Amino acid sequence: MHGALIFAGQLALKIATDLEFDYVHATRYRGGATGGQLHWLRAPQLPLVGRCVLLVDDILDEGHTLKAVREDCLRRGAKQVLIVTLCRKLHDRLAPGIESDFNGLDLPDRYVFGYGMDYREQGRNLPAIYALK
Ligand SMILES: O=P(O)(O)OC[C@H]1O[C@H](OP(=O)(O)OP(=O)(O)O)[C@H](O)[C@@H]1O
Repeated sequence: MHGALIFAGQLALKIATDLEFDYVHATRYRGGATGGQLHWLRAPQLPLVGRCVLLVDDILDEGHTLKAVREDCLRRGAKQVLIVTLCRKLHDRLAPGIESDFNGLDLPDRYVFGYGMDYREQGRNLPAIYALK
């Protein structure tokens, strides 16, 4: 979820209502190209009971990360969890029961980096999205 940093900051500037920031860090790629088990590095710190949560991430790929984070928010008592992603990959490996409520771009099934997303922890600061050959 490091990857959400740039998008989340830019999105926040467009939201006119009051909001509070929090972040979680759950990673299953850990700088690699293929996903594995989800590692929780930071849980949410704000109380979520009865609250509407806008869960912002850079990419919905196989969906395991956002599914687990959404379930965690609901377990903590969130009233509603909406998912917003900068991009999502089009393929048939999406975990059941997860989708973006709001999404910017649909991408082909390629390894992508830039605009927050990494290739071996590099390239997050590139100002556009690129795909490996
Ligand atoms: O839909 P999925 O297949 O679960 O993959 C999407 C997730 O993978 C990336 O995180 P990553 O595990 O690379 O952590 P990082 O952003 O901290 O590097 C990305 O930021 C999403 O959170």
